[in-house]
Amino acid sequence: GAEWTYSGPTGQDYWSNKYPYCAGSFQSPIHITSDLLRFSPTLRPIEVRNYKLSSTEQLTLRNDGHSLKLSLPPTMYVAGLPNQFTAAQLHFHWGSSNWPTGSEHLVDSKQFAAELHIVHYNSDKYPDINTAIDKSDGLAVLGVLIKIGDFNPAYEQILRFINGAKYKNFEVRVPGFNVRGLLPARLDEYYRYDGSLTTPPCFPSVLWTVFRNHVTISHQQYLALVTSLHASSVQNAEVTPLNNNFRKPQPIDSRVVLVSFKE
Ligand SMILES: NS(=O)(=O)c1c(F)c(F)c(S(=O)(=O)CCO)c(N[C@H]2CCc3ccccc32)c1F
Ligand SMILES: [Zn+2]
Repeated sequence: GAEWTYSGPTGQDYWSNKYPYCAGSFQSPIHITSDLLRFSPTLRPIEVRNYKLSSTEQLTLRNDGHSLKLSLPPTMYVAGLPNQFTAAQLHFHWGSSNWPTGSEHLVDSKQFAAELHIVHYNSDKYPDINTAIDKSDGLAVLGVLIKIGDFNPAYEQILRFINGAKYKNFEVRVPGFNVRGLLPARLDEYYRYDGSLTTPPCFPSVLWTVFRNHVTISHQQYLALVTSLHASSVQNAEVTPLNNNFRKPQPIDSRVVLVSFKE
């Protein structure tokens, strides 16, 4: 649709001019602060199924001008949620080389270097993600906070191909790998709240799960993520780096954030 950006005249403060939900309620991301938290004993560990992909599986890594996104096969799903949620794609949000904080969710005033989102749709109720995308029980996104630290071999399975997606609409084939390796070790500790897509059209259709524990990527891996991509197509004369692609925290309104852990 009509292009939107993260800054400038079509930036996030103007999204609602074309996408009214962006000014609505239940928006994401949010600033997760301790005063909002409520322990919920019914929150079971997240169970990911078929996340270990064979290297013969071919995935598409694409720069859509807003993010770097990887297609995922519909054999991957999440169990243990109110319905079965089938994987559609994963993508990233990040900062820039001189502003190494680009996560969307903040936890107790801490903004992380980047954030991974794995987008799933409610396959019990809807035939595909494009049908599910604007339904209140349509989507479930797993969020992983990323810190700069030790090298991460799982993230390298994606980053080693990033130069094939340098310009908007460029895509490159990526062999399957163990997507579980992108997640933290503990899937039983997470924040849970009702929210939205963090990009236009901002539909309030997402059951958010943000894991309590972060993962790390190395400084070199982070630099690859924040310096390799252009938001513009190869024909475009002006050079526009694709970075700082994170939405600011949105009003929490009367929402609470459920947590699956005690202390
Ligand atoms: N942060 S987030 O999880 O809310 C989120 C994004 F931040 C984001 F960038 C995308 S996108 O498709 O890569 C680009 C804009 O749609 C999607 N894509 C979703 C929404 C539209 C769509 C259609 C098919 C598959 C995935 C998605 C998204 F759910
Ligand atoms: Zn996202």
